[in-house]
Amino acid sequence: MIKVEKLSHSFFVGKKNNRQEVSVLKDINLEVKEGEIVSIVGRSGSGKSTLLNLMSGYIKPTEGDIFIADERVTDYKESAWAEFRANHLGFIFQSFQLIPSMTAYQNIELPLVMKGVSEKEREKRVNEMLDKVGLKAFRDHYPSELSGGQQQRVSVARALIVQPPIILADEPTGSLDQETEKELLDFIQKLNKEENITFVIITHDEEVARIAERTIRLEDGRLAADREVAFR
Ligand SMILES: Nc1ncnc2c1ncn2[C@@H]1O[C@H](COP(=O)(O)OP(=O)(O)OP(=O)(O)O)[C@@H](O)[C@H]1O
Repeated sequence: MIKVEKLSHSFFVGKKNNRQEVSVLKDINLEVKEGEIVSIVGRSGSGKSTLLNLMSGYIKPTEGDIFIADERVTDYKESAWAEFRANHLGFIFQSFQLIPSMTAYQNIELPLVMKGVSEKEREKRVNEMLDKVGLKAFRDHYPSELSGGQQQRVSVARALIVQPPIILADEPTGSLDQETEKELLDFIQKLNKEENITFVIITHDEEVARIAERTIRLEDGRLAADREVAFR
């Protein structure tokens, strides 16, 4: 589903006449198979977010190749990435990234508006989705009128509304209490089992790593371990 080959990435920092290359990812090779839940772990600064940003096309690799759903996306221009993301990828973030001036309904609807889906179809799909994530009664609430767990459910619903085969998540449970975290993890497992959605999840959290079939560990920009978790 996702294949990363000999991927390296450097950032250039400092002023023009004193530019320094900071090598952040070094020769990463990995594969995420369809229907897997893979967690990416590693210390702060080990390159986890950079890897996810490369897989999402927000930054371009210095070296190496990325294939997603059998497409070589490495050299995609921004417009091609935008279309590719809209069709293949859903995103969940620690900070939810909801639009504060939009209701739960409108936040979930937004990706469909961007895809040009008709209003009638949007209404049907958003209402089904609100039901699925248990937020029917909160459809007209603004993010500030929702709890952290409810906001994260809106963000999950927004990620799912375009039915992406892959969801990329950056510390999705980072802002949640234990109980809400468990709810989200159960939901992720349900989506994975019932809808075969592939998940790549950056986490510091042992509980998240526990639901993953595989854990990829980065150390100082290198792949330090890629192991299957026997229990699940
Ligand atoms: N835009 C950038 N310009 C320069 N350096 C960057 C940039 N983005 C990230 N870095 C550096 O790359 C390294 C890896 O950062 P990254 O955010 O990928 O780590 P991380 O493992 O996700 O960390 P955390 O767990 O703290 O989020 C860090 O040393 C960081 O300072």
